[in-house]
Amino acid sequence: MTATVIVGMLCVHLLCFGAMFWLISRRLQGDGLGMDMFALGNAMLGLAYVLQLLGGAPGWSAQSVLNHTLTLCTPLVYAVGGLRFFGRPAPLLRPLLTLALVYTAAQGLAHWLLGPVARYAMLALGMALMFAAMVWALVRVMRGVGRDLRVEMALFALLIAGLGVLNAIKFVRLLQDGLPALDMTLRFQSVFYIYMSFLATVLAPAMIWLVLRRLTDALRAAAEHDPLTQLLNRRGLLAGLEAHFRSRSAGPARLLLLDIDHFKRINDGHGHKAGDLVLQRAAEALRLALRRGDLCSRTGGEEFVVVCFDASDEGAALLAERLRAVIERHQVELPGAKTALRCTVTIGVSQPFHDAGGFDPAMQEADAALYRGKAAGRNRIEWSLGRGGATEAGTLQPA
Ligand SMILES: Nc1nc2c(ncn2[C@@H]2O[C@H](COP(=O)(O)OP(=O)(O)OP(=O)(O)O)[C@@H](O)[C@H]2O)c(=O)[nH]1
Repeated sequence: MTATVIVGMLCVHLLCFGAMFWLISRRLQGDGLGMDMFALGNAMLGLAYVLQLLGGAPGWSAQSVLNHTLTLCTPLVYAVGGLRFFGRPAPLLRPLLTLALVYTAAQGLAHWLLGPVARYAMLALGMALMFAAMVWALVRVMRGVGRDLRVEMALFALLIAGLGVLNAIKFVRLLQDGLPALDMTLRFQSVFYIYMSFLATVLAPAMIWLVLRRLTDALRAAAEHDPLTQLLNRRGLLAGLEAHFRSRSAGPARLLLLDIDHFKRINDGHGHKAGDLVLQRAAEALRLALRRGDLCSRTGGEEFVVVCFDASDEGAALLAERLRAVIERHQVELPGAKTALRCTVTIGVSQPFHDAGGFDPAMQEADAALYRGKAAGRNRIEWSLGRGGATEAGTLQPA
């Protein structure tokens, strides 16, 4: 009786959370982070348990065959959902139909050749193997695409491993005791379904938590990046600066303000789209030319801000010259145009600063230096006053 009530509650639980997953997947764009698959998996498992409740005593019947096929196919659907959650495209229909047909045929064969117990034992063994494969996949995910969700993946692996062990025990009990092992009044059956119910209670909110984490991470990334170049925006730059200065051993930072020369002419001569392309290519070139750990951002229009950490005067001068030269050498191929576009930048360099509060004054210093660089002819590096003089294109003059 207890096990039957638990199975009933389990059905309600699976179907309600299935409906919630489906609603969530409808609100999400793209493949809905795999939530539609989790909805389908829950619906299939819920239906399988409804069939079990309606089916009565264990034995051969169309309901029971469908129940077993649905149950065995569910881990596959969840696995496809998991892959889609991590952005891996995974087909569903063909593998699912193949598995369903093959397993239905296998049930007929097992029943016909080995008797009714074989069909139930086959399901228990099949489920144990499926769950073992899921645990193995989750461990791989923890080391790869799901590194940021290591704790959650470990919890999932542990819970699913428990289900695998219970199915393996069920398999052994079926071989030993035959169909009486499935008697719902047995203690093992109660434990089995209480564990299933516990899983359905824990895993469903955990799934919603994973989706929430993914969405909030994506929101934060969008709020801190420039959509055109994918570089940091001002907010992202400030967050990076604060993170750097939180470390006790943080060294001083220096700010380089880069402005593309005569950018308006590019827009006017080749169109706004060409201007956008130039900005994107310049961003790529800057990103590749920077040291790991330095920050690069587009703070507006054709202006980029680079923050380098722990740079001596000499190091900052070398970096500024490298960035200037990289842009000067860079060629941007425009679709349909015979000749590639080239551009140059003028760079204003600030004095070193030692905390995030130094950002605004550094910006003003670099801006004033940049202004002088523009007035002096462009394509050059200008230091904040008190540091050094202007650097003509291609020459170095550290402070
Ligand atoms: N394509 C494109 N153009 C932009 C974007 N943001 C700003 N601009 C344009 O960038 C141009 C900036 O022009 P100005 O401020 O006169 O500067 P400039 O022509 O580069 O001249 P100097 O800086 O003095 O060398 C303007 O025409 C803006 O419309 C953008 O996201 N995409």
